Amino acid sequence: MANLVEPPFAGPRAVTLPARPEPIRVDPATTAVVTIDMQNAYASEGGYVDLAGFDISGAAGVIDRIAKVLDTARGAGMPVIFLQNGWDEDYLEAGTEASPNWHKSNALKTMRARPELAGKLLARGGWDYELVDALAPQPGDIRVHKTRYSAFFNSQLDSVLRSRGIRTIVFVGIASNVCVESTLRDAFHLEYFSVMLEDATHHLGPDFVHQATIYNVEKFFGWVSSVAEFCGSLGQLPQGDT
Ligand SMILES: NC(=O)N/C=C\C(=O)O
Repeated sequence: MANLVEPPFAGPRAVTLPARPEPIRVDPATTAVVTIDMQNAYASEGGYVDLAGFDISGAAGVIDRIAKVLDTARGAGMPVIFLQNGWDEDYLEAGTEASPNWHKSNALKTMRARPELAGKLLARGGWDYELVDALAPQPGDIRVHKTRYSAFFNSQLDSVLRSRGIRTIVFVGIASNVCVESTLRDAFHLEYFSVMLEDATHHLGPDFVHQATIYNVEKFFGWVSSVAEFCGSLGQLPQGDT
C-alpha cells in the first residue's frame, strides 16, 4: 500500500480515507465539503450548460451521489459549503468587453446569440442560479457566491474556511475540468489539502477532459477518492460526535 499521508493537524477523530496516489488521514474537525456550482445552470435540463450544448446526462447521478456525501459529512460534523456561480441581475459583476470573462463565458455568449435568453442565465435571483432542489441546503450549511471559475477569487470562501480552522477540502460538483479544478488549484496554493471525489463530479466537454483533471489532481494538486470510500470512512464515525 502507498505511504499514508498524515497531515500534522489531523487529530484524534481522523480516519484514513483510501485515495490516490496515497491514502490520507481526514479529520472532520479540520475538513469541509465544498460543493461547486450544483445549480440548475449546470445540472438541470433547460439550464445554461444544457442550452449551450453541453451533455448533462451524467448530472443526475452526480446529484444523487453528492446528496450521500453531504449526509455523511453532516453526520460527521463537517461543514458543508455550497458555491453558487453567477452575477447580479444587471451582469455588472460579469465584466465588460475589457474582461476575458465577457469573451469566454459560454453563458454570456449563449445570451448574446439568443437574445430571448438575456437576463435568464446565471443571474442571481433567477431559477438558473438556484441550487438544484435535491441539494437544498440544511440548517448550518453555508452558501458562498462566486463570479469567476475559481471559488477563491473575490469571494468569502477563504475567510469562511480559515475562520473555522479548515485545512482539508473535499471537492464535489460541476464541472470537474473548469470550476472544480480552478478552485482546487487555488486551494493548493493557499496551503489547503484537497481531495476530489471523482464520481461526485461531472465535466463539461469530452470525457478526456475529466480524465485530465483526475490526472492533474492525483499527480500535482491533491488526492482523488470516491463517494463509496468517503462515505465508508467518514460514516464509521459516531454521528453528531464533534
Ligand atoms: N461551474 C463551472 O465549472 N462552470 C464552468 C463554466 C461556466 O461557468 O461558464
